[in-house]
Amino acid sequence: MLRVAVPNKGSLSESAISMLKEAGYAMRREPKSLVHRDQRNEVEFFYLRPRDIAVYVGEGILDLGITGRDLLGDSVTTAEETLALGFGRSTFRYAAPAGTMTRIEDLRGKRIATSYPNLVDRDLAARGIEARTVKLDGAVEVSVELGVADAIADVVETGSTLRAAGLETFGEPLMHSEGVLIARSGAELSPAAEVLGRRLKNVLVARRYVIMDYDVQRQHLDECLAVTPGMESPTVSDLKDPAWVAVRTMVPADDVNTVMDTVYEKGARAILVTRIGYCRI
Ligand SMILES: Nc1ncnc2c1ncn2[C@@H]1O[C@H](COP(=O)(O)OP(=O)(O)OP(=O)(O)O)[C@@H](O)[C@H]1O
Ligand SMILES: O=P(O)(O)OC[C@H]1O[C@H](OP(=O)(O)OP(=O)(O)O)[C@H](O)[C@@H]1O
Ligand SMILES: [Mg+2]
Repeated sequence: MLRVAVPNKGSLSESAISMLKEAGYAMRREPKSLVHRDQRNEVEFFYLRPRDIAVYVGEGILDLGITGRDLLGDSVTTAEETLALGFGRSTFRYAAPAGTMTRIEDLRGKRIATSYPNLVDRDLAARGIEARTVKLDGAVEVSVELGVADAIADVVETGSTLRAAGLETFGEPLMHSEGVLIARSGAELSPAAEVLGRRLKNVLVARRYVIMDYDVQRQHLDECLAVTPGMESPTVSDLKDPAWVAVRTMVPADDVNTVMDTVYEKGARAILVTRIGYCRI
């Protein structure tokens, strides 16, 4: 039976669970259960702390897991990202009291509070900067005011926690993070693991794309197809009126209104957009 780790709480948990549900897997019914067996799909789900998930997967105890890219980066295990899942997006950044630091080099010789010491130590080493990381479990933003550190390195989503603590980011982010599917590095995936990966990938496609249908006169077809090239090749069908054709194609959901305006201006009519419920691309 395939064994899969899912975040049991925190920012990634709800989105990971709803994505797996959308992919047809049965999730735990009790909010505190730590294990749930999906008999129909023959998958056993383990609800674990997101930080621990890379350890279980890297050790080969569990086959797949969902965690944060930043947590994977901080772990010292041999697990690797196999699919970016598009939720729980954040950046991982250095910050210090407003006006005190402007460049990452300013961290030289300073104390940096973080819950991600391996990620930070690796970044500093790559830059040739010697500094001391102070490992804290959370509420890292308040550590500078309390005097245990001079700067912090932490997850930034909206930036409101930083601002409330009088801190400002500086330098480029160490990482852009999001929820990711992970597997043991170099492991050969079982057919069931391949299926789970494919299902999640197609949940993303269904969320990110829509189906667009429109009619257009043959003389304007190429112009319209240039704007709606589809994923592989759009379907072009004859209509009863030989001067017209019908086009069916996939369009990124974010662009749908712009694309409709453009093909309309190029002569397309009867433009209809349909959401994708489920798919396998
Ligand atoms: N606003 C956010 N705050 C914290 N983590 C976030 C946020 N948005 C996304 N994440 C991601 O969630 C993961 C951290 O999850 P984790 O459950 O350890 O901490 P948490 O969401 O802060 O929960 P808690 O600290 O309450 O246990 C990281 O991959 C991080 O990038
Ligand atoms: O940029 P923002 O939108 O403000 O979000 C980022 C903050 O949220 C998280 O903290 P969390 O609430 O998980 O508390 P913690 O520090 O105890 O983990 C994270 O560690 C940052 O502090
Ligand atoms: Mg937290």
